[in-house]
Amino acid sequence: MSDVSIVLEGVSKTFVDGANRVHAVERVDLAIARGEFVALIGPSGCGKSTVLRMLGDLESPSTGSVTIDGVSPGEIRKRRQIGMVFQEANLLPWRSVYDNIALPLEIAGKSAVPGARSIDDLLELVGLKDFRDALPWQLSGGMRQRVAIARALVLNPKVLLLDEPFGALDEITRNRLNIDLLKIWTEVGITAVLVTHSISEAVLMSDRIFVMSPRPATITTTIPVTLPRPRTAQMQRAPEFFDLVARTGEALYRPFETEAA
Ligand SMILES: Nc1ncnc2c1ncn2[C@@H]1O[C@H](COP(=O)(O)OP(=O)(O)OP(=O)(O)O)[C@@H](O)[C@H]1O
Repeated sequence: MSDVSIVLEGVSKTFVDGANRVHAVERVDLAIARGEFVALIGPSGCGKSTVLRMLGDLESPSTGSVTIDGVSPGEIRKRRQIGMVFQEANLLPWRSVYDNIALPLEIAGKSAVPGARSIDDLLELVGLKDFRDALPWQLSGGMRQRVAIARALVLNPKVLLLDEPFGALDEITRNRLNIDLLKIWTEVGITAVLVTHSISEAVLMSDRIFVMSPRPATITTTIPVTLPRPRTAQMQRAPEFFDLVARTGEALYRPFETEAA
């Protein structure tokens, strides 16, 4: 299937540290289409980030297989086709916004990548054209995350992995950035995987939501988000939105309610 980008088959992960074993992920099967935006949501500590880290080749599965465009995450990372954004922007404090975005190019020893946008285009895309020469301390938290997004896109990746990228920001900024991220995603046309704790964020952003169980994480429910695109902030007040939030919440809280019953 040529329109499939990411495939996980029977993926489990157990961390072993001496006598300690943490069974984090249990038999996850997933297929994500090229250009799709999906969210992984689950209780704290269930293993969401571990799944994302396996996609980014920062961890490897104990069993099962992960492929991106038919090859391993390691191969995709070697080709520098994965962009990642974390909760912390991790910018180099002595480098300007422009130079922070340029860093992956420098590390790759390239001045440009075929098909990639120029840094000036990326600055425009993330709304930081006027902050090209600013240093990280001169930016708000939201602006720093915008830089991190531009930096993640500078090598023209095939996949964008987002681990709670706006989790440390206030709700108004987060909402604004989410809408802007959707515009960027639409314009770039990239496959995006978002790890989030926020049900409403998952609904606002995604084509599909994968609800995960408490650890060891497995996917208990897949919720297709039928809201039209482009998504807007106003949609968050529509009955369909509330309905999707309720359905996702029900799937998320079900294991705890069963436990308490
Ligand atoms: N490198 C590691 N070594 C040992 N245990 C680990 C490692 N990385 C993660 N874990 C454990 O695996 C489990 C899942 O962690 P993970 O970070 O994937 O959860 P999460 O769902 O993303 O959590 P949160 O929502 O709180 O960020 C946790 O119990 C964590 O302590």
